[in-house]
Amino acid sequence: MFTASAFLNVVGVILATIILVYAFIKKRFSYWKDRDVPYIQPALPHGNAEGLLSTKSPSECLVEFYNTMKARELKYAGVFFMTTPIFVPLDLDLIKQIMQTDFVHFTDRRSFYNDKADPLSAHIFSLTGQRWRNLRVKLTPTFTSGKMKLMFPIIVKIAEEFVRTVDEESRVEPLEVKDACGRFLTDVIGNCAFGIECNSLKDPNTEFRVKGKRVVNLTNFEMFIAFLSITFPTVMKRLGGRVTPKESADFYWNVIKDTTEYRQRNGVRRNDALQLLIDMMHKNGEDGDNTLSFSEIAAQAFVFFIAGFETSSTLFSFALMELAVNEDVQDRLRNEVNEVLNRNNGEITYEDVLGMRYLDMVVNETLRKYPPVPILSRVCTKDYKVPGTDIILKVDEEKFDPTRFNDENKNGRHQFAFLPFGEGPRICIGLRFGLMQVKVGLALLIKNFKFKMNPRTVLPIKLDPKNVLTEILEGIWLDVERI
Ligand code: HEM
Repeated sequence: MFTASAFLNVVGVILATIILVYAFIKKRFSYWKDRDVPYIQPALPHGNAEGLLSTKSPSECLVEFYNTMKARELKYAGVFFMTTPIFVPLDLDLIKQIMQTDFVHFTDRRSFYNDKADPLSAHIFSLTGQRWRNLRVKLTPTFTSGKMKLMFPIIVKIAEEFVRTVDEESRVEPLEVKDACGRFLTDVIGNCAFGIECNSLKDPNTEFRVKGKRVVNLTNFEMFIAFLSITFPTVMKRLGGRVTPKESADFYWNVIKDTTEYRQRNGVRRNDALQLLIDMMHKNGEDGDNTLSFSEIAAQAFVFFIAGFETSSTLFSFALMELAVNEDVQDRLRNEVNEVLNRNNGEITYEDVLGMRYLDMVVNETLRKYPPVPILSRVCTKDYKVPGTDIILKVDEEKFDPTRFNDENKNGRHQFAFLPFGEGPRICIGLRFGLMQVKVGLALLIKNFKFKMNPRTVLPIKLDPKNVLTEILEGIWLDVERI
C-alpha cells in the first residue's frame, strides 16, 4: 500500500535530485567566471551549443562563437559544450604555443576508443599519450614523398577513369559532384590503403562505399552514444560503448583480414599503405616493442580510409563548385594545367602537380573557405595555465580569392592563421596524400571540362548539421561542357 509517508519520501528524493542537478549545473556554468576567463553566457541544456548537430553544423556554431568573441576583441574565451567547459584561444601566438611549443601539455584530443568492443576505433586519431606517440613514429614513414611517388601512378590511373566517368554521366544529366568526387576518392583510398579495386566509379553502390558512408552518417541514437562515450569515456568503455557502426566495422575488419592473409599466404607485395602496416606486424601476431598486432594494423588501415575519403571529397566538391561560380579562376587554372601538361605531351607527373602554383592557391583557398575538419581539439594533459582547448579556424570573407595564397600574401601571414590540416606533432599524417589525390583529380577534370553551376543546386549551400565534418547537406549539381 502506498502510504502518505512513502509518497512524501518519493517527492523528497525527486526534489533533492532536482536541487542537486541544479546546483551541479550552476557550479559548472560558473567555471570560467571563477577563473576570470571571459566567456559566452551559457543556457540550459546545451550550454553554448544550441542547435549543434540538429539545425547547425559544428563549423556554423564555431563561426558564431568566433564572431561574438572577435566583436569583443578577446584573445581567448570560455564556452560550454553542454556542461563541459572549453577554452577557445583566438590569439595566433597563443594557438601556436598550445599546438606546437607547449605540445607536451596537450598531447591528446577529445576522442573515444575501445580496444575490446570496437577494436577499429583504437586508431592513431583517437589514441592518447604514449600509445599515440609510439604509433605516430611508426606510421610517419607511410607518407614520405618517396612513398607518395610510388602511389602516384595509382592515383593518376583512377583520375583518368574519373574523367571518363564524368564524361559519360554528365551526358545524361548535370553532374552531382559530391557523389562523383566521393566515388573517385573511395577508389583511390581503397586502392592505396587496402590494395583493393573498389570500383565505386563504375558502381556507385559498391559495398566498400556504402559501408564507408555509414561510418560517418551516424543515426541519432549512435550520435547520442558517441557523445556519451566522448564525455564519459571510462564509464562507456566499461559498458562496451562503441563509435563505429557494427556492420561497417565487421565489413572492414574482414576485408583487411582477408587481404592480409592472402598476401602473407601467397607472398604478394604491393606499393600501398596496407603493405607498410603488414611489414610492421609481428610474425606471431603478438605485440612487441617495435611491432604492431593485427588489430592495430586493421585500425590504422581503417582510419586512413575514413579520414582520407571524406575530407578530400569535401575539398574536391567545394573546389569544383567555386570554379563553376568563378569562371575567371576556372580559366586561369585551366591555362596553368594545359601549359604544364603540354610540356610533357599531356602526361601528368608527380613533380608537375607539386609545381602547379595556381592549383595550389585554388586548393588552399577552398580549404580556407570550407575547412573539412572545422574543429581542432586538444585536451590539457599536463598542468598549464589554461585547462583545455578548442581551436576555431578563421573563416572570414566570403569571396573566393586564390590570390590570398600567392607567395606575397602567404609569407605575410602568421603561420598559425590557416590550419586546415592542424599543426604541431599531431598535424594530419595524410596531408601530402590528401592534397595529391585532389590536385591530380582537379587538374585532369579542369583540363577536359568546363564547369557551370546548374540551377538544380540550392544556393547558398546548406551544411549537414548532423555531421561533425564540414559536409554538404544536398547535392552540388554542375553542367559539364567538354573541351
Ligand atoms: C583534404 C584532406 C584532409 C584534410 C583537410 C585533413 C585534415 C586533418 C586535420 C585538421 C587533422 C587534425 C590535426 C590536428 O589536430 O592538429 C587531421 C588528422 C589526421 N588525418 Fe587528415 N586530413 C585530410 C586527409 C587525410 C588523409 C588522406 C589521411 C590518410 C590517408 C588522413 C589521416 C589523418 C590521421 C591519421 C590524422 C590523425 C593524426 C594524429 O593524431 O597523429 N588525413 N587531418
